[in-house]
Amino acid sequence: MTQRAGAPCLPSGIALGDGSPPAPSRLGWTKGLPRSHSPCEHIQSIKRVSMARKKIALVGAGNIGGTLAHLIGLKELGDVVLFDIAEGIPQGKALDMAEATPIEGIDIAYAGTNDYSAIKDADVVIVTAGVPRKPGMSRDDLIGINAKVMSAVGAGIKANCPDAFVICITNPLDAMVWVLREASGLPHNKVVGMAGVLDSARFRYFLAEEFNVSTEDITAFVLGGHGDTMVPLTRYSTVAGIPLPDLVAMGWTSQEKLDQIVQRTRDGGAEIVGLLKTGSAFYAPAAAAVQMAEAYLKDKKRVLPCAAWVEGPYGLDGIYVGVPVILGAGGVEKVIEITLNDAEKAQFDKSVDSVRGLIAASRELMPK
Ligand SMILES: NC(=O)c1ccc[n+]([C@@H]2O[C@H](COP(=O)([O-])OP(=O)(O)OC[C@H]3O[C@@H](n4cnc5c(N)ncnc54)[C@H](O)[C@@H]3O)[C@@H](O)[C@H]2O)c1
Ligand SMILES: O=C(O)C[C@H](O)C(=O)O
Repeated sequence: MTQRAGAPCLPSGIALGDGSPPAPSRLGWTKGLPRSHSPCEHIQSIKRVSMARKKIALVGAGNIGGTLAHLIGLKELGDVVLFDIAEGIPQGKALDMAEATPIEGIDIAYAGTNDYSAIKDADVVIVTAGVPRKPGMSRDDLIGINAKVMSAVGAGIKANCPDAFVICITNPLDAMVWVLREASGLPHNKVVGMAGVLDSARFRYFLAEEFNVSTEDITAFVLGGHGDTMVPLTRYSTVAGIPLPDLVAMGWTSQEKLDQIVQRTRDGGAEIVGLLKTGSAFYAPAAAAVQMAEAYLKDKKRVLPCAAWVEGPYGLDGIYVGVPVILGAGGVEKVIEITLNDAEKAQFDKSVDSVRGLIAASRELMPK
């Protein structure tokens, strides 16, 4: 179906009636063409495409993809291309958001597409393509569908933007990052998974509620795989620098209450799925991925928990799992190895084993 925004556009590569070739643009369409020559079969675009701005491709234009596009726009991080296999959805969301730009005073371009060529030369790709879970399902139940989706998305990235920084969100997270990296062939430091920032934010929020203090003053750490075995680390989580075990000793909370908060953090995704019934969380996941993208685009050197490739640290011989890393213009610039006590190490190892099993299962599902 042909859909168009205010500015005339044409998918790049299609010649004009007068025979002159269209000027290519980074978002995959051409500007300045008369309406009658502008079929825009795949791509919904708006005017003011810029070579100076960063290009951010969102593969998957569902709940998280749409929220990502909105947040990225509000922060003016770059021009946004929404890609999805569902026809009309990325185009419609892109046009809707483009129409909000005059109100918000935002100078970025939005495009929606069903054509991988539109993600060409993207600086950042955030992947949410696939299916979310429903009540009663575990994230691991999504592996059969989502591993195949990640294989296709990885091929699309390889063909169109092999220099991009790629953030995977699709579940089961750690294994899907692995599939995406394998299928795209990108360097390991340029492919990461978003989970730790979200899990830590949930932990921080629950702690702020318990202590009745600002979320800003709480730091929290969640390591391991993004599943039921994730490891919220109380020793490394603080209120204004005071570790949680000290706060228990100070009588701010009880060990029992802290244990409940840790468990609620582990169950944070399922709690939202149980409430929504038809899908999973999307506001906080999108905010978390935007924080990671911003760290890369602005070379912020943020220290964030991410599903990163770990080879050496923690005694691991090459696996994607949640660990603290430094994120900057080099992608994952360093994996930070923190000291774990015996109990924490046992939990982390259990989580790593669970991820290993999912990666082995994913390997079988990838096209040979
Ligand atoms: N890592 C995390 O912390 C975290 C948090 C929340 C959700 N998730 C996961 O993120 C994924 C997306 O969640 P959502 O709420 O946005 O789901 P959604 O159903 O709203 O959106 C997914 C989109 O992917 C599209 N899609 C399916 N197959 C595709 C393909 N081959 N190529 C391109 N697009 C394709 C669908 O058409 C849909 O629009 C799910 O797997 C969910 O479990 C992960
Ligand atoms: O729980 C889910 O299925 C989605 C996501 O992993 C989350 O933690 O919100």
